[in-house]
Amino acid sequence: MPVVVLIGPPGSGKSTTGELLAERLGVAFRDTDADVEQVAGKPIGEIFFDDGEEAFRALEAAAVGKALAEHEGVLSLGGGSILDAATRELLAGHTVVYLKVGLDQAVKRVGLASARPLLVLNPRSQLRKLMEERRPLYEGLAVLTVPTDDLEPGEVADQIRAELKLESE
Ligand SMILES: Nc1ncnc2c1ncn2[C@@H]1O[C@H](COP(=O)(O)OP(=O)(O)O)[C@@H](O)[C@H]1O
Ligand SMILES: O=C(O)C1=C[C@@H](OP(=O)(O)O)[C@@H](O)[C@H](O)C1
Ligand SMILES: [Mg+2]
Repeated sequence: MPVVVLIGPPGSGKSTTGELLAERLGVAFRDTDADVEQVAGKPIGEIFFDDGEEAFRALEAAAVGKALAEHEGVLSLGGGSILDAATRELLAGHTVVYLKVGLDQAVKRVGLASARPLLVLNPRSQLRKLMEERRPLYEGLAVLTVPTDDLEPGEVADQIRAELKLESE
């Protein structure tokens, strides 16, 4: 079972913070977006473009199920993976940490990162909509919520370690 599972909207820092946290804990890091890309043999942008969002979500649900079953380190999910009801059920009993981010910060951060197909057009209004829709789901799943707006990724990782009393391996 993963030590920690990170959830939250795009730009909350799941991938960046997750990798740092894993490094500090001395455990492996895994990101379900990377797993999906590996299974599909192409980047997420191409999966959305060629096959559509529904196909991406099916690959994502399978990747999350597999990673929850076999990964022992830090696991970062794609921001939309919690839209799937079966995935939410699987997450019960896991140490789920919600990285919270405000709209302004999220817009800034995704603007710096590589393209996310859902946010190519009007990133601000897309992000606002998906954050509003998903907030109750993120909140309902989390055993710990970390507001990240005023923290560097390393500080977020340290806060998770401290709050969950995680020891390095
Ligand atoms: N706490 C933070 N403070 C500032 N920038 C951050 C923070 N967390 C992540 N970032 C930056 O925001 C962008 C998106 O981060 P990423 O880890 O890919 O988020 P997610 O996986 O949640 O979508 C990256 O450029 C990353 O360096
Ligand atoms: O929120 C979403 O629906 C998505 C978030 C992305 O991952 P990040 O949350 O790591 O950006 C990626 O899975 C895909 O572009 C869809
Ligand atoms: Mg990510």
